[in-house]
Amino acid sequence: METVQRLTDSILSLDCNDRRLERFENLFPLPDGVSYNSYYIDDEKTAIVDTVDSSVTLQFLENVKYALNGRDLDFLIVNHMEPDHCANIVELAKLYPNMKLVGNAQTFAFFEQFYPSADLTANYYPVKNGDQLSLGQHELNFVFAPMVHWPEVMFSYESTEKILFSADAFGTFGALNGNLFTDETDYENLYGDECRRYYTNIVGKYGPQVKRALKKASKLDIAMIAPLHGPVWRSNIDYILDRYMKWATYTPEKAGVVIPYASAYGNTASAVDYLANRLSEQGVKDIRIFDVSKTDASYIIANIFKYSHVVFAAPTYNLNLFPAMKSFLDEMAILEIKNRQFAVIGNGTWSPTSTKEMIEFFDTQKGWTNLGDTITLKTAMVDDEKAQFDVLAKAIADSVKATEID
Ligand SMILES: Cc1cc2nc3c(=O)[nH]c(=O)nc-3n(C[C@H](O)[C@H](O)[C@H](O)COP(=O)(O)O)c2cc1C
Repeated sequence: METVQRLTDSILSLDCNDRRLERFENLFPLPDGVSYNSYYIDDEKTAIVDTVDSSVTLQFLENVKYALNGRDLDFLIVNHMEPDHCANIVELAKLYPNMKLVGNAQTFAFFEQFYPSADLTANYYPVKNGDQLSLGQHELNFVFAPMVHWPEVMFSYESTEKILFSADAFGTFGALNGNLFTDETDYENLYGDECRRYYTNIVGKYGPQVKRALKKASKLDIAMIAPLHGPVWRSNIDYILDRYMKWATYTPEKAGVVIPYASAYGNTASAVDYLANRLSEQGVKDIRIFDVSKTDASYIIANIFKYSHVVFAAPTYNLNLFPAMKSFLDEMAILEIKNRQFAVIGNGTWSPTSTKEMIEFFDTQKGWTNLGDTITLKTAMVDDEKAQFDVLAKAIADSVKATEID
């Protein structure tokens, strides 16, 4: 059955939901599924903006057939060549051989790399940054947004109805639940955290490039943002633009403390809970503790983007940092997070090295300020070590309270 919804009188959403996929990009857990969005513009000329993942091809083609209602397809706009969006280009070309494939030079290069056996060169309709394409009433303006989050990405701004087709920007994990627009949903509870986890782990590394794209978007009169995943923004646009600016500049949303820790036998874990209790006594309200061996890194990273302070705690393992913490730090480093205050707690039973290794890691990171004396446990925390933890808790709490969040 078609699952088409109406954005405006002449623009339809061809969205398809996938609630079966375990991991997005084979990396990030999807407890609430994901939607692959595509949009149809019905005008003198017909156009579809992006296709969808191969997992939902049948649903997509049914939606396309319903939306076109017997008409031919004149243009397929390819804002993004990642396979969860471009996987049905060849399918559409088989059904609508006259369609023009609208993209930039990089788009076509990637198309030929992903689909070497398909020759659509005759369909190519190359555009440059700033080019326009008239469909009749609707006029598409192409705004290049390289590295948001791939090199070929472009936004398509439809100037008549003021809709920004924003590729992967402003999207979120989480399938649609019938509500097409964000203002039809309990957005903050349903998508708020997942939108952050999606941005921070997929786009998070490219803060400077996102800032450049936001600057271009700020010059547009935007009434609606139609992303490639999740619900469509038709109100509260400033809210999502502000969130993106915060994340792009690695500005904490809240003064609070995230404590990623590792622990083989519970001693480091117990010390972390002792510290968190002292932080709470010092008036710190937002404290989030994660076991890096248990919680997927993408959730912890999203919380580090959200909060201002981070305490890393981990034991030594065969004269190295505990492997799960090492992998977590390596994954976090890829995103080049900065503007955070941190502290380190190590542990070791005969020759502890974890404290030193975490400090050496942060010596390689820009924009991380070490808050207090590092602590190295010798297996189980003992009463004599309480004073060190109390001093550290006070230093962190004072810094949290002094943190200005606008
Ligand atoms: C397989 C293994 C190897 C370890 N290697 C070291 C080591 O090289 N140096 C050291 O000081 N402690 C070593 N430890 C002890 C841990 O660093 C730590 O003190 C112990 O796991 C207690 O902390 P936990 O209860 O938080 O895991 C090792 C522990 C395990 C399980």
